Amino acid sequence: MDNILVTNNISKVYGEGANAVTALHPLSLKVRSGSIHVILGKSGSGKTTLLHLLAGMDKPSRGTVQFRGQDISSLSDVQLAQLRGAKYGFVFQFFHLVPELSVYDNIALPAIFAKRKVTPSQINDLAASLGILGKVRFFPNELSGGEKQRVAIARAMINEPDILFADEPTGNLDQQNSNQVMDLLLKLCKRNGTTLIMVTHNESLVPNPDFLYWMEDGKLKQL
Ligand SMILES: Nc1ncnc2c1ncn2[C@@H]1O[C@H](COP(=O)(O)OP(=O)(O)OP(=O)(O)O)[C@@H](O)[C@H]1O
Repeated sequence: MDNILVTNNISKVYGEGANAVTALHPLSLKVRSGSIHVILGKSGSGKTTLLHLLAGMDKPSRGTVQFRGQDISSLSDVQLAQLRGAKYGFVFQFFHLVPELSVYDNIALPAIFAKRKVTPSQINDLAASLGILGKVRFFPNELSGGEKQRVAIARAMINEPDILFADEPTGNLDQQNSNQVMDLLLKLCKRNGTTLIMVTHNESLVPNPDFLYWMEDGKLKQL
């Protein structure tokens, strides 16, 4: 199995001198293509910092992150943005849907940005697999929180990303919706062979990942 993402001793220190905060201690990680990774940890343990470094949204203070063997720090900002747009998908706690666009158009948006052709049947199939086919003509303010997150997941998957990064994807949902959204997220990633890297503080809804980790004080431990 090939490793899609490899980190070599990445660390992150915010601030300087007496104000320096070590958010992530040196960490080397290999992420196998198509595998499911869940990182648990309390608030402030460094989960979001790690996710941002892995996804190229922030730079490590030291160390390197390689995507398919390429050090992403060697990419220009434009190349990095292209990589994120074409190969990565993102799901966050707050859904970040565009209120003026229908569900259908929200899902289609990343494909338009990436200049990628998508057909109505691709969008409808994805919506159907997430149980929101009946809502594609609705607008975000007409949806429940659980439905909004399903739209956000469909939007993240429309470009068939190699890796889906999820930061507290159920943080804004009740228990029942959390369970459903988590279930759908995992099924979709497994079905499509998408690598999933998810961070959450909610231990009660951890599904059955290939790799489970505990983050504490900027240190990652595999469970
Ligand atoms: N931009 C920043 N500047 C300074 N310190 C930061 C910054 N971002 C995060 N930190 C600090 O780094 C540590 C890790 O934060 P991080 O957001 O990665 O944790 P987290 O586990 O994701 O927490 P939460 O679940 O509350 O989002 C914390 O002590 C935080 O205060």
